[in-house]
Amino acid sequence: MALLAELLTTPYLIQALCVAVFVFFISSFWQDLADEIPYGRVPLVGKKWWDLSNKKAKARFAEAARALIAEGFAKGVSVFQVMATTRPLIVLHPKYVDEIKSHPHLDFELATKKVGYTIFITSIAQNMGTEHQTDHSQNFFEDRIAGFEAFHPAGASRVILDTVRIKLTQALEWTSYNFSHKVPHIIARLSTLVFMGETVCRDPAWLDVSVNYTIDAFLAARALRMWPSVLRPLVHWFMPSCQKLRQHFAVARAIVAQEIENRTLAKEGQLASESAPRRADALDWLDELSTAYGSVSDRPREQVGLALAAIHTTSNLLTNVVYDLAAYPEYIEPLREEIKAVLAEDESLKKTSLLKLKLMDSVIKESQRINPVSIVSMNRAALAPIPLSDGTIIPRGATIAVSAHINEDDSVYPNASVYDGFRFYKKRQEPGHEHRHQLVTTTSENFGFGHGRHACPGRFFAANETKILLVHLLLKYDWKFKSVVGRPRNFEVGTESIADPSVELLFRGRVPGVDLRALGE
Ligand code: HEM
Repeated sequence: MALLAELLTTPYLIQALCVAVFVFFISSFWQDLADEIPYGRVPLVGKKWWDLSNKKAKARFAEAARALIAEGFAKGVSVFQVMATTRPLIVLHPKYVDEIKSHPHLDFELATKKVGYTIFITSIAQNMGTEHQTDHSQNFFEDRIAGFEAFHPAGASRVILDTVRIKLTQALEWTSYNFSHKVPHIIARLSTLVFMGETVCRDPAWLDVSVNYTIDAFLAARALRMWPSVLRPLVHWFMPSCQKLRQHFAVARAIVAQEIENRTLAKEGQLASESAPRRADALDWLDELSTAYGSVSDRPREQVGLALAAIHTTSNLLTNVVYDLAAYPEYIEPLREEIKAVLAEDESLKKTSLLKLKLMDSVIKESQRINPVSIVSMNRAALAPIPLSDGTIIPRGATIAVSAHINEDDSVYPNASVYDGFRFYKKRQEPGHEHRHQLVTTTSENFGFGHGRHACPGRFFAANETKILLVHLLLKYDWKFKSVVGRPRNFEVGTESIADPSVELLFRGRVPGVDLRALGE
């Protein structure tokens, strides 16, 4: 005590503290600067040697990443770097996919952290409570959210019907509709049915969080980037964008806590349970997972994490398919005929029925090939120097991604620039290729869902959800563009590719031509 009192009175303490804070600030600023320094031995594209700062190069990346990547490969190199949103990104040619797909020193989680400042904006794995447990999360998704069961019971059909009806028109006259704005709400509702059950999937407050958390998280990350990393732990408390995220979390916490409490009360017989027994959902599965692995997890975070991973990605895929079918309506009748044939054979829409919708599978995959969610995939951070087979070394700490321009390669996809809804359908007819060209199959030539160790575990679910909605849309509606001619170009920000949100479609109800009881009506 006496020593402490003496220390507190000495003038050197203040000086020492000032020096420590100064050194801390300088080293942190230095770290920020160092993070932005391009790697010495990797060709740099998009930054002129006389540019002192990275500002212009970053702006170019945000506006024209596709052109920048094409410029890199046009130089005849297979590995180069561009100045991406936050730091240099090493872009690899797709020929390296098999070398890196499951490399133990290439980390997915760290890559998302490095680009997203997820320390204040929770990342998928943090949310899922599965950080450093990728294999467990893969098992969780593959075993449990395999994609259909929770859609199956009558209750679920009701939700699907309500959702499609409420959100789209019932009018038989053409009605103008901005599909891309509405679709996240449709997907949020259906996904929540599988993630948290019937009650929460109807809760507008939860649906608002599910849809808007992702958008607000991206805005907050962008705003946070304006600050040096050392100040972020402080400034985020005062930034409106980060405050908004905390509000989302407060709402999420309250809703999830209430649902957990209701379930506990129902189990103890203190709450009148619903007439039909409740089906297990992701809330139950994640409970089991943490019991099995003895981990403590944060349910609201996990649920927000699921929404983050699932909703806008699936919405974007479905919107792309809807735009493609408006642009190439010749696929619509064959798709309807396929649905009718499968329903006639199966009498109702079963999980196995979805597997039989092979033309639909091919159409969705073709939409994803031409407009993947990102023009690069397999974002990873190198935990150690990674030597590639041709002698190139990925430096330790670097973030990398594989260019998805293979999707446009005529030698892999003949007439690659042409939308061919039958492309993968035909490939699947070739002996031995039945599974290789399925929507959910990832390969070194087709990695819209990533590939290898971190390939999207939610793809089975996303594929089934997209197919179920397309069955309803195709049977019950006609649609066309209101004023666009041809296929509206996707909107690209950096490497992200988003179906043009300004497109208006015209929808009108149609006579389905099948007995809708097959869909649970
Ligand atoms: C069309 C919809 C979707 C697309 C295009 C998509 C795409 C992707 C991609 C490209 C990755 C990174 C893969 C890699 O780097 O190798 C990924 C990872 C992931 N996705 Fe999806 N995704 C979709 C839907 C979903 C859904 C519905 C869920 C949840 C139910 C989900 C959960 C995840 C998770 C948890 C990861 C991280 C995997 C890991 O840490 O290893 N995704 N997704």
